[in-house]
Amino acid sequence: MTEPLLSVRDLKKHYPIRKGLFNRQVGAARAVDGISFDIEQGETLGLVGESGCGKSTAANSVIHLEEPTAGEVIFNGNGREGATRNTDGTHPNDVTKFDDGELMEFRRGAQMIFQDPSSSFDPRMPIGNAVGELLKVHGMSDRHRRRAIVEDLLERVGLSANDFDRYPHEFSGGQKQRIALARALVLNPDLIIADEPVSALDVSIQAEILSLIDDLQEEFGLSLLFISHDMSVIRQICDRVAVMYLGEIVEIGPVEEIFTNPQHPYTEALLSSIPTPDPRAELGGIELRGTVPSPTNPPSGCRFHTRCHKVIQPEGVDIDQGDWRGLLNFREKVITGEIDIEQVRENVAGGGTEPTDSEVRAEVRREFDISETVDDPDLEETLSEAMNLLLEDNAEMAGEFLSEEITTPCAETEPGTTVHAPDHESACLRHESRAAAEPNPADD
Ligand SMILES: Nc1ncnc2c1ncn2[C@@H]1O[C@H](COP(=O)(O)OP(=O)(O)OP(=O)(O)O)[C@@H](O)[C@H]1O
Repeated sequence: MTEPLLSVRDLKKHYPIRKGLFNRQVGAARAVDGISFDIEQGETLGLVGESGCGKSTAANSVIHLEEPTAGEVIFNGNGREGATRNTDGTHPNDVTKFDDGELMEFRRGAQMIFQDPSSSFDPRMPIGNAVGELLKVHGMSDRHRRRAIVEDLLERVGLSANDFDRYPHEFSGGQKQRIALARALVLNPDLIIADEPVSALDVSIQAEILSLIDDLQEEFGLSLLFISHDMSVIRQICDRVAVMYLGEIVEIGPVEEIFTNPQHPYTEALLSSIPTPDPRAELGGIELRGTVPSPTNPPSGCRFHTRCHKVIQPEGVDIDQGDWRGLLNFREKVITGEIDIEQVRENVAGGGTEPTDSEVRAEVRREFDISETVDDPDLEETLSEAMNLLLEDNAEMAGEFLSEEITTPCAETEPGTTVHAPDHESACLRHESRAAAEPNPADD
């Protein structure tokens, strides 16, 4: 069996948070927190997620622009054969263990392109020289040969050999991204990591660049790690996709499978945000509220539970899912002290007469999309009690009360991996509890 071109195993990048006079470490931002994936020869793997999920940190750690905190990045490109492990358990092709010479050699085989090509070109250097620079660094001293290679590449990326002596400011954003592609290809790499390569471009230009990347991949037999926050871009270019949330991969699988049969609620929410002309589209209307929480203090259990539309209800509770989400959002805001009941009162009054307590309660319910009555007497009582405490200006006690009375299994248990098909996995507790609930034929 041939080895994957790239195998990433349990990769972590934690940034230390330091404070005080002695700059002591008081915590860490777990930007990438144990991700694993393979990329086969000639394959494009997408890495998708909202801003702040850790995609760029993952890319930079794979290509060793950042020193990973832990994990392995095994690269079988550059003529390195799939090797067996050393006796000490390390892998001879593990980029994280490479010395400077090996890293330089690795960079011949793995190149990166970025979102904004403008910032990566020296405005005083003709673009031909910028593209050919790496050939020089890697020992090609013959200027004429370098020029011939670069002119050929400029044509292959849709520019002209005559563009060699022109300067970066003479090119549009799309053309600059073509030049960046030529530069990435100049050492004939096996792998390109593209970090949001089209998101700074006009939509019409995006399609051109995506199609160019697709053509070049075929022509050069490249593997690609393609990073984007945009699911529709991913669909156009990738074979498989890894969905990343708050430092972790929550689902991975073939693109068509992920689009037609998503298994993680976060994937569903990302798919739902793609504009579609079909109003019957099944996943329309899932609202992904708020932003990705900070990786310095990620939510317990499943990291997505604070925003998940399918967050699990405790045993014995079976209320409207919207109400359950609303109750959990309310609980969270009370605990973090973000509900200013005086402000709610003022909003309801709108400059008029002082509102009654029941008007204030109704406003809070509206704010959190909670029905007039929650369909579970115990929870309704809990909500009512918490509101009483808020109205009595006892927010702290309301928070303590709610944190004890309302819990979800998703906050308590970290989900393991569920395999849905040979190449399709996700990490959601719903699948685990379903599997546990299914009778085991061996028990019959
Ligand atoms: N040097 C750093 N020190 C501390 N935290 C960092 C550092 N770099 C990134 N982070 C944090 O790590 C998390 C992941 O950031 P990253 O840029 O990798 O996400 P992303 O998914 O690529 O988002 P974007 O598309 O906005 O770049 C963010 O919360 C970010 O604030």
